[in-house]
Amino acid sequence: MTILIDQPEFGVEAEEKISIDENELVLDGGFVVPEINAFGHTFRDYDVESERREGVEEFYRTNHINQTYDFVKRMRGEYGKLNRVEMSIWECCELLNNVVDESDPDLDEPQIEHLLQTAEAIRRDYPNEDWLHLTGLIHDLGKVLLLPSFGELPQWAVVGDTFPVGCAFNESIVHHKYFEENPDYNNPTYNTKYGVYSEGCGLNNVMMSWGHDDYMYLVALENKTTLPSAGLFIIRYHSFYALHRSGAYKHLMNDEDFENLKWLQIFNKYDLYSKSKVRIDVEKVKPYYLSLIEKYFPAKLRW
Ligand SMILES: O[C@H]1[C@H](O)[C@@H](O)[C@H](O)[C@@H](O)[C@H]1O
Ligand SMILES: [Fe+2]
Ligand SMILES: [Fe+2]
Repeated sequence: MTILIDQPEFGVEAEEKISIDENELVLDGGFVVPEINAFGHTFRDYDVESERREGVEEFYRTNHINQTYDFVKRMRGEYGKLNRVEMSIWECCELLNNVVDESDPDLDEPQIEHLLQTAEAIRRDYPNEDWLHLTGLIHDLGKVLLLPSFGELPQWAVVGDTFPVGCAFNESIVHHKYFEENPDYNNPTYNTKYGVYSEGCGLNNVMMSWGHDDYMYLVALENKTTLPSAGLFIIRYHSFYALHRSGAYKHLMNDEDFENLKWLQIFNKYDLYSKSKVRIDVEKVKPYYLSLIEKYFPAKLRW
């Protein structure tokens, strides 16, 4: 296998420079992980003094206090009905032009930039995995929950890292101390290692804190996407850093979860480190993504 990729500058036509062996399924590519983010700090540093630190910490305080087992159950029931909006995947991408994520120390650009930066970076390194390009494009679409026609949920119920509810909050979760004010923290049904779950029960049976990940997972699933299970897994758990970065909660995983986790870890590199100030030319890449949307989704989806 040979992969030759020039510096992965976004917006440059790198595809033509790639030569690959078609038989090789998984290519680990030329993506160079940058050492610093757009603000001059290391990525995901929640303690360093920066223009975003205070807002991000306040975000996690509210998030950790309010994400309870009962809250998640209510939201899943409510949003699982998918009776709010009817639109295509691309229409949803365009809506994200108006969304900025307050939980993110590494990015203050409109979200559509992040979607395209992620998808295009993956496309360079994994040219044959078109499902993974599309997963990159859509993984954060659930952030439309912030908009009025989707109920205008507060940021703490939409963005940020996610974690299981119904069992103990792992110490590796960002700003863990704020869970002390979460009512579940002192509830013996929910505050043990297994809580309401059992060994190897499968993440599919675990309730995750409510936000853009679980919502988009429900949207994709209920609208009968033909994306592979790894794509759905990435969508539902991409913010679950306690799992894919810190290795916590593995006792709840089943065999399929372990298989899919490998793809999630590949995906995460692009999701996190492609965040930058370099813009993608939307009109230029649009036809390619429209063709993928047509392949894996119905023309209109229920949201
Ligand atoms: O702040 C970010 C952002 O909200 C992302 O969309 C999410 O996937 C990350 O986990 C989180 O750290
Ligand atoms: Fe996300
Ligand atoms: Fe993302």
